[in-house]
Amino acid sequence: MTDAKILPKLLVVEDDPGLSKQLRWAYEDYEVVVAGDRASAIDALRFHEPKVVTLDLGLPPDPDGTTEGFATLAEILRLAPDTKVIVASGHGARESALGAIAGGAYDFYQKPVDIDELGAIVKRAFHLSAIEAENRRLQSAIGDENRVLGGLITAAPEMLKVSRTVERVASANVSVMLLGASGTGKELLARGVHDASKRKGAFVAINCAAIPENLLEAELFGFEKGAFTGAVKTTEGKIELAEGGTLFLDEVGDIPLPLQVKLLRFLQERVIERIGGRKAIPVDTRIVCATHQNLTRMIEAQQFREDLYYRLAEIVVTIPTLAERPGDAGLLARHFLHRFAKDMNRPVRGFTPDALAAIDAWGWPGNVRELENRMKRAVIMADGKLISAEDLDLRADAEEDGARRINLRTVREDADRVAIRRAVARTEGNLSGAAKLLGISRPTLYDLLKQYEMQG
Ligand SMILES: Nc1ncnc2c1ncn2[C@@H]1O[C@H](COP(=O)(O)OP(=O)(O)OP(=O)(O)O)[C@@H](O)[C@H]1O
Repeated sequence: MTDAKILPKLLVVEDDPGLSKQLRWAYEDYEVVVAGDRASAIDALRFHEPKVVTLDLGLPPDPDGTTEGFATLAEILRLAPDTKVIVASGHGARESALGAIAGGAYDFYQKPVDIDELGAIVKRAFHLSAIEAENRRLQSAIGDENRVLGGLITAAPEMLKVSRTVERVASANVSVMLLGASGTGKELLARGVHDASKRKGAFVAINCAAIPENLLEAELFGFEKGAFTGAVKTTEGKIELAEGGTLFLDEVGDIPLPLQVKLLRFLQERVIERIGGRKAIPVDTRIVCATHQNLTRMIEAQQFREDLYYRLAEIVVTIPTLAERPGDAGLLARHFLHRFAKDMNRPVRGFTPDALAAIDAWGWPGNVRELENRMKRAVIMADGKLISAEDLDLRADAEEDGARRINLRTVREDADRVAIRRAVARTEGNLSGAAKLLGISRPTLYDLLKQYEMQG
């Protein structure tokens, strides 16, 4: 086995043998391929598919002019339009360099060559090329294969698992409890349950935390005319409105205790009584609920009824945060970009490198809702075709974090930390058990804990 690195290829088109020899060995980060004229440049382009090319405009048979150089540039861009071509501008030939840029070249450098300066331009070109490739990849990734349960967009295995569970339980008439932080997509998944259930009635959502306690009962159960001052006509509650369909009870932990009793009765007997009403009305409503609260703790503190919990939580689905779904932030950012650009008729098409790095590095405490809001703002704020980190109002140092995360060693270390934290949590701090889960020996786990300055 060899551990030689596969280096990105840089094509140097230069007819001066001394200079091409010098450039061949100037950059240790690239495999430099040289060509001395148009034909060999095109051959090399086809064979090596370099992402970046440096091109001397003065090529034979017109070494003192620029015609051959321009023809080569045009041919390169015709064959491989994404190639970043950096043209050399001879002394006093700035005009032609600018002409080349107008013709699609990426940048130019001044002759005589300064190896470091050219190196910096080449490096930037490779970086941009990688970002554009990533943009294209993301773009093509938002096909139907990333849409699950109708509207949900994800490519993260953790989330695909969630949606598969939801699909599976949708047709069974069981109550589903969705647990997840704010903005993780609980309501969207609740809709997914409803859509996949093929129930004919409506999907009705109610946010129990947003409605004052004294009004919540009327909202849920409805009231008869004259039941209280202001009850001018008989009104159906949300449970009735969702007859034959699904009622999504968001923030179910916020339902006050007396109303919990009434809700429990409905779940046990499948009948409701409107406020001020005397008859029991049978209702076929499926309940999906969600909360970001810790209901187990609320049960211990006697703030939530245990019997109601078990009625509501026949199936519990835990939704990972956006930070726990690698790759989803970029994918969703691209989705929102297209949606908002279209809705607002803005010419925004992609992201600058710093924006992509910032999206990757940001922790997204507000999850998908935060991303959606930042993207809406950015589409409005962006000056040109690309959204920058500033448009997203993300910290400038996020770029550094992003660069850090691309470094293989730190990515591995971060992954190690996450796996160790999970294993230790799952085994409730039992390090032998955690080591077994991780497939390593206990001393190795101790070493890693020490190395990463983590507590067992
Ligand atoms: N995977 C996803 N694909 C596309 N859009 C999503 C996704 N997840 C969430 N969204 C969008 O993000 C926003 C927030 O999602 P949603 O309201 O479902 O979150 P939530 O967990 O119910 O939030 P809260 O707990 O604050 O009520 C919505 O506009 C939703 O359409």
